[in-house]
Amino acid sequence: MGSYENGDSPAAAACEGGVILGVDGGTTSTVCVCLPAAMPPPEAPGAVPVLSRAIAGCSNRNSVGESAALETLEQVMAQALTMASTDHSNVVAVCLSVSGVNHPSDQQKMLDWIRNLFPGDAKFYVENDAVAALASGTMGKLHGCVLIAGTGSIAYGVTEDGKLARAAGAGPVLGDWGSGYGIAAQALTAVVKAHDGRGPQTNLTGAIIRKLEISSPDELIGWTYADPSWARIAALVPVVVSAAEDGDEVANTILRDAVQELADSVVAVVRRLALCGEDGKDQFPLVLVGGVLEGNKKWNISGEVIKCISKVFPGVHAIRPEVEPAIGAALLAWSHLLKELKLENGS
Ligand SMILES: Nc1ncnc2c1ncn2[C@@H]1O[C@H](COP(=O)(O)OP(=O)(O)OP(=O)(O)O)[C@@H](O)[C@H]1O
Repeated sequence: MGSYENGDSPAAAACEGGVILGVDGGTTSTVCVCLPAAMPPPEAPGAVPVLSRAIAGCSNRNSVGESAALETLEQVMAQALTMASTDHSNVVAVCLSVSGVNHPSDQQKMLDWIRNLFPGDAKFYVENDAVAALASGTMGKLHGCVLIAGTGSIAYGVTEDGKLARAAGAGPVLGDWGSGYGIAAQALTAVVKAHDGRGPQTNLTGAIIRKLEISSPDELIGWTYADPSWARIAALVPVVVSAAEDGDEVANTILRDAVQELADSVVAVVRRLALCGEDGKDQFPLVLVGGVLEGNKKWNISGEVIKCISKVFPGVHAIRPEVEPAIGAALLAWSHLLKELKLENGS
């Protein structure tokens, strides 16, 4: 390998014309990617020229508090810039897509904060993390609906002229029954009801007892209260899927109800935003994200959700993203930037 003078390296050449940062801030981790601003429109996932990718811990302000969340965001962006052999002065746009940013006042606070981190006239965009998930399926185009079903669930939609709508996503107490937590909580409830005689017998009893290495449903009370974290409960979904695949009617009913809940969330958002046109037949992208929507041997939750939605809106076009949400965020910043430049140039 040859050596390079300062500013002559391939990395420096790639950063000429400035760079864009895309940040996906979540409860489990925070990812920042750096892309060159001067890139052709990436038509295919493999065509996105990622200069660097940095990863850090939680940046959800509701989980770790505001100052820890901001510190994590600052560090992960600095690390991505160092890895791309560039610095803050070369950044032309940043999109922060962060969970826990739900209100315009959250957005404004973050915008004020980030403006002070970067010198010059870089552009900043702050979004909820569902927006980056949508953009990761549409390659940066902000139009359509995203359905996220992991530990929690949410349907989030955006129109080309910037109208937003969401359904679900308010947490298990407020009825996200299509989420991983919702499905697992229903399964645990069915086991307890079968045990005390309030509900039908189910193979979920044996399957969950084996999975949790306990000896009777009575021990579920201790297990649940020992640590009621949502993700720990939600981790039981594959057990419910297996029981349903083996023909258990209680498990099948839980999954069918979850499918209906998820489909209802999407239908509500699509209807409120008229994403499918006046006659309800226009095509619209539906980006599907999250562990619950992974394919399974026989019980394909995402396939069933799409079937339900297409009965109402036949134009639904399901997309499984091939790039990660942080790239979605960066592509979003890139398309916003392009639009603003076009407006400035009057074209
Ligand atoms: N094959 C599978 N089929 C159905 N569900 C699954 C499968 N594998 C994992 N899950 C479930 O997916 C959920 C986790 O998904 P994911 O990792 O996307 O969520 P998360 O990032 O923890 O949550 P959130 O997106 O709400 O922050 C859990 O409920 C888990 O049980």
